Order: sequence, then structure tokens, then C-alpha cells
Amino acid sequence: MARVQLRNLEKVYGGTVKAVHGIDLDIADGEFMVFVGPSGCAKSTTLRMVAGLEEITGGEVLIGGQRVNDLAPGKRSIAMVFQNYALYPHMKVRGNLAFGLKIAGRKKPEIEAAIAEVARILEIEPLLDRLPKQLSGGQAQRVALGRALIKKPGVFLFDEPLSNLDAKLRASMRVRITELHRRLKAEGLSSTVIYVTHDQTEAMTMGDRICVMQAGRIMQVATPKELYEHPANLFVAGFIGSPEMNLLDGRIEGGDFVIGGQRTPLGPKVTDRLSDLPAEAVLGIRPQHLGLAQSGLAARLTNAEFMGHEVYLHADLEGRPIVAVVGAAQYEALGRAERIHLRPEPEHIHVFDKSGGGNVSLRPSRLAA
Ligand SMILES: Nc1ncnc2c1ncn2[C@@H]1O[C@H](COP(=O)(O)OP(=O)(O)OP(=O)(O)O)[C@@H](O)[C@H]1O
Repeated sequence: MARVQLRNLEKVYGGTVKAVHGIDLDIADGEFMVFVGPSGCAKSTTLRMVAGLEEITGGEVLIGGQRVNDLAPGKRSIAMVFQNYALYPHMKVRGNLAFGLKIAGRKKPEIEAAIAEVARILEIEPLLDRLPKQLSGGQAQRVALGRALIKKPGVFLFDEPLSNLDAKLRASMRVRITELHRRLKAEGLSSTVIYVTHDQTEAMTMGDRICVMQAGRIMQVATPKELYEHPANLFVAGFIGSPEMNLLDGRIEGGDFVIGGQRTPLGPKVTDRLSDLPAEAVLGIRPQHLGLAQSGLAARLTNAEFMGHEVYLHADLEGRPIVAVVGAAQYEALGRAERIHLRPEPEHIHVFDKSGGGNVSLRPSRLAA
């Protein structure tokens, strides 16, 4: 069992800089959990406390139900994969893979069998006799993965493992890592993963669940779908999804949302609860949920980004930037028009509290979850 539990976990650097503010999180055995958030939100600090590379200043970390605060990293049943691969430059791939097992005193035939197995899984057999400097970035990252895998740890910890790779390689390594996780699980090997990234695409495509962090606090923990469809607050709404959700300042009047001098109807999920909602609010609508229409919010088209079968329309709505994703054919049909009308799909409108940032259009049952 390699469940990981964080209990009121805190980190204070140098007695004064509070980096982690008492977080609680349960990661199930075999779960792929992603920590995501902007630079400095304390993703790495949290991961390093799980790894035992950073002293815990408050609360506790449990792995497989056992408190590990005072256990050395080598005793925690974890393996870590870093951004810079951390391969030994003077050792061939074979030696890099064998290293941890040699230190642990394993016998030669056992080590050789383990290398063969890992090399097969990661398709690095032809690379075994090369030195790290003779590898491409993607190959080096696979060897680094192999070095973690060979230890058969209960928990894999990844700290931005793909950030040194180019976009194409990153995309293929994403798939490779998630496939590997699935395969290990299918083979009955415990393989809980905690994966740190600042890239929301990586988080959305890889995680069973995602823990969104900001300034040392957890903003929301949920599946990718739940985060996308029901962001708990303005921070998550703005961070998850591409292009970013439009967040428009305005006020609620009757069943409408008023932006500058224009109004747009709010859907029933919001209007059913009008009496609970603040008058001053922020309307959230994803660019994918804004359609071109004959009437609706009048905006001035400022730019169009052609993305293949979609076009990202950038417009000015009452002095506020707004983005809509429309089909290429719809864009063509606009001709040279500068003035466009955008219609938010009412069922996809979110309303956020302007002061606290909470999503007040979520049903209370979701907020409690
Ligand atoms: N050794 C240290 N001493 C003092 N403060 C530190 C130390 N390491 C990190 N911090 C601070 O703790 C906070 C969290 O840093 P951390 O590196 O965990 O963030 P992160 O989310 O992983 O960021 P990044 O994506 O840039 O790596 C930051 O404010 C950082 O400046």
C-alpha cells in the first residue's frame, strides 16, 4: 500500500519565510496526482518534504500509513525523477540503472535481470552501453525514469521532469509516462505518482486528480473534468483551461449580468439562486462557450489567430479584452466585419464573488465536496 497523506503540512524556511501553510491531502494507492501552480506556489517544497529532501517544520507526511517525518529518503519507498535527469555522467546507461541496486547490495544476476526488464519497458535496450552525453534529451529522460523504476518504489515523485524537452518530445513523453503508470498498475505493481508541473496542459492530460496550489495553499483538488467544469474560485478558473477563461467585471441585475452598458442573460443555475448572490461580481465564460451570434454582447474584433480548424478571436468588450474560439468557417463568414456579437452559453456561465473570489454559481453540494 502506497497511499500518501499530508496532514496539516507546513514549511517555514529560515524561521521566517512561510512557504507551505498547513495543507491536508490524501493521495490514494495507485493514484496519479499532479501538483500544479505558478512559480513559487510551493509545489517543489511540498514534494521534497514527501521525498525527505526538505525538513518538515510542521504537520506530518504518511506513506502507506506510516509517519515518515523522521525517515531518511532511502527508507521511504520512493523514487524521484528530476528535471535535469541527474544521471552520473561517467557511467554508461547500464551503470546508471544498476547503481541504486548495487548500493543496496543486490546480487549481479538479479541486477542484470532488473536492467533487462526496465530497458524493455522503456525501450532503451539499444542505449545500455552509451554514456549520458551520447543521449538525446528524451532518451536521457527515459533512462532517468528507468533509474526510478528499477527500484520498484511504492511512490514515484516527479519534479518538472519534462521541462527541458522541446514541445514535441514533451507531448510524446507525457503519453509514455501515463501509459507506463497504467501498465505498472495493471501488472499489480503499486505505483502512486506525485507529479509536479507548472504547465496546466501537462496537469490536465496526465493527472487522475490535480491539486491546484497558490502561495503555499491548496486552491482545489479534483479530477481534470471537475476542475474544468466547476472551478471553485477565480484562481482555478483562470489557471486551468486554454485559452484562459474570460473573467469580466460587472454586476448582477435581475436575471442578467451587466458589463458596462450591455447585458447578457444568466442561466437557470444562477438565476435560481439570485437572492444569495452579490450584486458586484465577475462573470466567467470559457472562450469555447462564447458563440458568434446576430445579437448579444457587441464587441470590436482586434485580432484573429488562425489555429487550423479553429480561430481564436480577440475582441474588446466595453474596454475589457475577451477571447472566443470559433470554427474557421464561422470566422470566414464574418468577412471583414470589425463589429461582432458574442453570446455566452448561459449554462456555462460562472459567477464569482468579486471580493472572496469563490465561485458562487456552483451548487453548495459541490463546494462542500
Ligand atoms: N531554501 C529556501 N530558502 C528560503 N525560501 C525558499 C527556499 N526554497 C524555496 N523558498 C521559497 O518558498 C516558496 C516556494 O518555493 P518552491 O520552489 O517550492 O515553489 P515552486 O512552486 O516549486 O516554484 P517553481 O515552479 O518556480 O519551482 C517560494 O516563495 C520560494 O522563494
